[in-house]
Amino acid sequence: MSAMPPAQPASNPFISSPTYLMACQQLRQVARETELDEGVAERLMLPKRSQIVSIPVRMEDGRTEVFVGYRVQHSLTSGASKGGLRYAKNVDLGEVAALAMWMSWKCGIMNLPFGGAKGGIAVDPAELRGGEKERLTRRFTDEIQNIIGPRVDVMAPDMGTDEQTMAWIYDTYSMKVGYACPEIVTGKPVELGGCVGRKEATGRGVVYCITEALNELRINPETATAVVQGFGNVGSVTSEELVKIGAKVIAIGDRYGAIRNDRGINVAKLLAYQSTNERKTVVGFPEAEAIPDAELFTTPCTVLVPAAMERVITGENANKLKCRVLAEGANGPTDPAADAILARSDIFLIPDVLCNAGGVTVSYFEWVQDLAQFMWDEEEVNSQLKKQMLRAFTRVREEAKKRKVTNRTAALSIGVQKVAREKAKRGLYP
Ligand SMILES: NC(=O)C1=CN([C@@H]2O[C@H](COP(=O)(O)OP(=O)(O)OC[C@H]3O[C@@H](n4cnc5c(N)ncnc54)[C@H](OP(=O)(O)O)[C@@H]3O)[C@@H](O)[C@H]2O)C=CC1
Ligand SMILES: O=C(O)CCC(=O)C(=O)O
Repeated sequence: MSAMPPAQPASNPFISSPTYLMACQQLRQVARETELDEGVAERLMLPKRSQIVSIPVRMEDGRTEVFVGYRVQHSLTSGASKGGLRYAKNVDLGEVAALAMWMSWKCGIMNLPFGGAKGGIAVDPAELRGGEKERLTRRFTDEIQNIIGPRVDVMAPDMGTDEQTMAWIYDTYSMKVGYACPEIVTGKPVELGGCVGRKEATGRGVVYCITEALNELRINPETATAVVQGFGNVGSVTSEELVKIGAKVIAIGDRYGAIRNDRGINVAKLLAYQSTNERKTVVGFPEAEAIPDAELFTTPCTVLVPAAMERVITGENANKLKCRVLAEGANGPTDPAADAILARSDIFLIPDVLCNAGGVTVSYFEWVQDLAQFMWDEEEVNSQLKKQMLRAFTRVREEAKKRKVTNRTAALSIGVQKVAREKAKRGLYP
């Protein structure tokens, strides 16, 4: 598959991002296969609106540093737009646009009344000191205040952000409007109207999908081994949940390196080790050996879970994977060249827009609870999450079998078609 940009590339400000091109390429393929109206497909390549802001921040040493922040709302057709906020050194407009587009398909697959959005600030959060992260977050919230709102666009955590970041956004927004408005963000601390189980929801959803895939392949989870890239929110919870179903996590990596223990890594001990060392890394864990980063993806295992960044499985390494199930905890970890290789292999792919959809699903539960001012207990949250994930998984598998397409094509088709159907019903203005 060659890279296929959307029409009118000259006026497209997202086009320099390979991640955006990848999202467009996926959409083109699905549009062709589902005979989607050309005009609708072109519109869906371009987000509805995007805002770029400069964020001056007073640093701990007294200097003022100016950061660049983005919020991209891909679609508001199905309701408020929804999606995480990412703090990462190299994040740019095109990457955020791609992530926003994927959020639209994800919300479509999960049948949530949201469109897709994403935000980002180009900053390495590990380099922020003292109150810098709080000041950055509050100023960003101020700067995008005109395009967010509980019925307009609702943020949540993503890479480099967490519950505390959401608490600052909630507080900053509430001060502006003059009343407590917890429904402005999801993934907040439970004490501030957050939902029990939201922090764990993405990883739990990943493991519900893995369990279904193993079941279909007739593999007993207790005989399964797993390799996980990323040990942040998604990677660590996925690892813990894998252990709960009886699987053995044999290798884990983060940005500093990777570790391996074929007898199984003690995930609880690794979490304790990670929280106490200065760089908050898995590297140096005494009960595992260091391995080169690239070896993570070539380690023989039952389940491979990329849970860090985009485009790490490519045309270069896809044919070296030695897993039976590839469960995409991260957004966009597999590029189209790798997809073409995987489609010819016997690897069972659980595509990102399905696999990591547990997070936005419980974010939806949180938003509903905040609007209704009636909170659910954890049992209710987890049983609803499981029900929704299994329903979506089954639907994707049925579509894949019926149309003899890959799980990625099936999942994307379901998401894209839902948005397109709603667009068609609402009609074109004027
Ligand atoms: N949080 C959520 O609810 C959801 C997240 N996702 C997706 O999951 C992925 C991970 O997000 P999340 O867990 O929230 O983010 P976190 O910031 O909590 O964790 C990110 C992890 O990725 C690691 N990482 C960063 N850079 C590299 C690198 N160059 N090589 C290897 N590992 C690296 C980080 O390592 P280190 O700590 O050393 O920096 C960290 O372990 C992202 O793609 C995100 O979009 C998808 C759905 C929902
Ligand atoms: O919980 C949310 O609203 C969005 C989570 C997210 O950013 C994602 O699914 O990629």
